[in-house]
Amino acid sequence: METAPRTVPAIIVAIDGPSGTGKSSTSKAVATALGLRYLDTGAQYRAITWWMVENGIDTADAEAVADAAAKPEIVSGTDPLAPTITVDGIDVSGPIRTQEVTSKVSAVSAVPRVRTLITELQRSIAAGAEGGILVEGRDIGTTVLPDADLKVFLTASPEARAARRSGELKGKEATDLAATREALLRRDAADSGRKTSPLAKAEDAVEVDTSDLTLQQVIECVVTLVEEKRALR
Ligand SMILES: Nc1ncnc2c1ncn2[C@@H]1O[C@H](COP(=O)(O)OP(=O)(O)O)[C@@H](O)[C@H]1O
Ligand SMILES: Nc1ccn([C@H]2C[C@H](O)[C@@H](COP(=O)(O)OP(=O)(O)O)O2)c(=O)n1
Repeated sequence: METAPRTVPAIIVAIDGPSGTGKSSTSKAVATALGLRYLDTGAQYRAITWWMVENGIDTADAEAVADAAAKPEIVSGTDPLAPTITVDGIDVSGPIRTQEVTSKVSAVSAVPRVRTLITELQRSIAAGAEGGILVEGRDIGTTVLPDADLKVFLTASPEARAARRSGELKGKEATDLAATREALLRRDAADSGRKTSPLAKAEDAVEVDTSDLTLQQVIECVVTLVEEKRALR
């Protein structure tokens, strides 16, 4: 009698944490190394924020944001070597990184209707990722994918995070370290303090403090955690 080939179910990995802890860099490298798809959920919240700004919606007006939230069509490409993000067919990977969008994204992403719509989108992308997926954000382990096979929560000191972010902005926009640190802490407070699905560590997440680790060390740590989970399946 022939036995059916053993199929290993797709692994789902959630990586959460505040800004500058290394989520995107780590997630892309880990997903590439392990053949997983990759979803940057922060880019989706940035994309809807970009659309609100483009269309003259007052991002401080939660009702106006909620009323318009279903209008833009956000599409995320999940190849970790070349992730993409479009709004109504327009490539917004550059425009979603401006300081204007960064300063408004916390207000837009605190609107419950926005979170419901984007969470649905994230779940459908994860469900369609046949070979498994690594999803990074703020509420993936707690709300979007509470049954993820592995949850990682990255942290780092505000000093380390501000230095990393400042290094990135050099030559583009303001590079003042103290201002970067303040903006980052303000966004942390808004993201952690909102009512709907705030930035939080899931109880069963593995916490990794990246302050004194190189990016390579963080990648190796997460690859090992995923491989350990896979070995148990
Ligand atoms: N462990 C680390 N040590 C030094 N720099 C890092 C480390 N992790 C990430 N970086 C750098 O910090 C910046 C922010 O990293 P990123 O992955 O975008 O963080 P996040 O997605 O959590 O905001 C990037 O320039 C990245 O190269
Ligand atoms: N799952 C998520 C991901 C991001 N957000 C919101 C809150 C964050 O400040 C913004 C931008 O996220 P993003 O990951 O791009 O931010 P950084 O690259 O870490 O600076 O989106 C969220 O509310 N929920």
